[in-house]
Amino acid sequence: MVTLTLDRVGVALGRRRVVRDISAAFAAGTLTGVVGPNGAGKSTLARAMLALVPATGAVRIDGDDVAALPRAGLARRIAYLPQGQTLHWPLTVERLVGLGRLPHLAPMSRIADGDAAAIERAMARADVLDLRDRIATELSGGERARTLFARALAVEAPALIADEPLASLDPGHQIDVMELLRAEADTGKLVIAVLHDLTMAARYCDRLLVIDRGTIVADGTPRDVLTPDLLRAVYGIDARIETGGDWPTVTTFGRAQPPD
Ligand SMILES: Nc1ncnc2c1ncn2[C@@H]1O[C@H](COP(=O)(O)OP(=O)(O)OP(=O)(O)O)[C@@H](O)[C@H]1O
Repeated sequence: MVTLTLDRVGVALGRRRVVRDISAAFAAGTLTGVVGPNGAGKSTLARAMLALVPATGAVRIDGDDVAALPRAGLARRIAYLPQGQTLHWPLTVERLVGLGRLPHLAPMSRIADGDAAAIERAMARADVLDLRDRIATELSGGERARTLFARALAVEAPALIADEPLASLDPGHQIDVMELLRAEADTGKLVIAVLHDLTMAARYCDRLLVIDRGTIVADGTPRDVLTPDLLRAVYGIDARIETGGDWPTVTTFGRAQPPD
């Protein structure tokens, strides 16, 4: 069973310390939502988990330092859906999703039957089978987001880090993607998703990690973590959290008023 551990991870970008001294452990079979305000350091933390930015401290997958692993080897172990990726090449959706199999291929080798099956599975799960022959650069924002999600699924890695996978998606496809992330975790994968929709995060995640100014300010189940006080302190908003239903729901009223 895959594990991911962060040991005092810090990241400086330019002169700014964007991630500060973060330690946490993530287990197989769990869906963790990483939430927090714009600029808090969520994406940078996700990138540090994939050794995509120089970091202090250590990130380990199954005990192996991610910074020391060969790139393809790490890519087979952690699939990554980056935030707001732009597409440059006019590939078909099927070819683009197929890029998710690259970490599995030897140099100059061709896609094998097993890879083709993984690509079909990923396209079906991300609901892009109908788009397979479309040119990816000509898709709508939501279609493109689902295609890129399919590419990450096609890796079939034991861990998945998705950075704002709901961006650009309509409400139905948001639910589809959250159900997929949940299903990935339920089949034993380690899943981490950077999310902004707190009710979606509360509904589907086992655990929420709240990041503010580069540090963890809360870590626990959605019911434990989401409180009006926390939302006021972290987001500067007044909100009500209903906890009577199957999952907590967050209603935002407006910007928090400063105390008299
Ligand atoms: N290359 C860079 N050089 C300097 N600062 C950077 C660089 N990239 C990002 N930052 C800063 O680091 C901070 C954290 O950025 P990051 O993208 O990790 O935040 P985030 O929590 O994912 O935000 P959002 O919710 O807006 O996506 C921000 O203040 C951002 O401006």
